[in-house]
Amino acid sequence: MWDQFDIQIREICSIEYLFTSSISFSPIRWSLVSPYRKLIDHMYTWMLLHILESRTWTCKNNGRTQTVQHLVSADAPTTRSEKAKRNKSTFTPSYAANCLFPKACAQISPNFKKVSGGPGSGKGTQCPKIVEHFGFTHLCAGDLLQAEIESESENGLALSIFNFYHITMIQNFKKEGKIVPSEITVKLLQQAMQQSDSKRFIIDGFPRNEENRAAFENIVKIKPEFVLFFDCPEEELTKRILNRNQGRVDDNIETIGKRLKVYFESTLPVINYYNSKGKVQKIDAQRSVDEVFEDVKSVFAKFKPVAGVGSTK
Ligand SMILES: Nc1ncnc2c1ncn2[C@@H]1O[C@H](COP(=O)(O)OP(=O)(O)OP(=O)(O)O)[C@@H](O)[C@H]1O
Ligand SMILES: O=c1ccn([C@@H]2O[C@H](COP(=O)(O)O)[C@@H](O)[C@H]2O)c(=O)[nH]1
Repeated sequence: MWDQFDIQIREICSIEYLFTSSISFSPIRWSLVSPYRKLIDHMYTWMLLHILESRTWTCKNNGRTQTVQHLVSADAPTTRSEKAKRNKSTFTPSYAANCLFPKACAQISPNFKKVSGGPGSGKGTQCPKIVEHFGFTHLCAGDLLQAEIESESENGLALSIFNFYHITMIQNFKKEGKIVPSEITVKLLQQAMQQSDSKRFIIDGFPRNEENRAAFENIVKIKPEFVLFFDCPEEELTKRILNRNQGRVDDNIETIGKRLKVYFESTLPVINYYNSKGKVQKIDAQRSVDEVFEDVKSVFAKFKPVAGVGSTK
């Protein structure tokens, strides 16, 4: 069953063996590198992860062969305590290899929708209402990225070079209103879906561009049943964001301009794509919160309320 998988593991283990033997079997060399051992560990882990993540893995799930990308990340530690442990000492190369379990093959066949609209159009305001009334699990891509920044930052001094690079990159993309690389966002969404017991998801603020859409469909292998599009004019979006007052680094006039540009140039074409597939449910979002929700309700009317599922907001 795991033939190809075993070969890949052996390949990785042999890289590990070569590396450790080159520094541990020579006392002179070891004394030279030992002060930098932690740094070397991190560089080595980063190198291994890079190799692991750049590969496509094959495994069997319920008798079906599947090709899976990002196997490590899909099964990498995700809770705060697991991450803390990983950052302190256990995130060694062999730990990375131990992460290679076939969980990434687990099938998710959720009943799911996407919510799209410009920054400030009211997605984050309406989604919790949808959760409350219709029982979907709300996954907000922007919140998942922010949570990633915060959970990594909590590890303070134990922050590895790899994680430092990772969170700085996400932070910079956010500050600049740019779209974070798909593999990061898709990975976070995929993990959140796999960790959830729910099979009914509402994904908020994603995909932001065509590449996001293609990556999600290729990796997660599901398509939205419909896309809720909150249509709102630019001046209203700007006004709402400037009034939001939640301390976000990107809620300032300069970044808003950049976010709107990205929205018109990259996100609207994805909405047009879904529209061409007959999947877009457009809602006039320039009305009161309650009026907008009345329209949302009529779109979701065919779904019965389900208790006991949550929101990321
Ligand atoms: N229908 C509405 N009328 C007036 N203000 C609204 C309405 N809906 C939301 N708002 C307000 O506009 C601001 C932006 O709303 P919200 O955070 O829900 O937007 P969003 O689409 O999730 O934005 P982003 O994509 O930037 O996260 C908030 O301060 C919210 O209270
Ligand atoms: O799929 C996504 C979602 C978000 N981002 C980045 O985060 C900020 C804020 O997102 P909001 O949905 O407005 O909270 C956005 O400007 C992007 O920089 C992303 O890259 N991809």
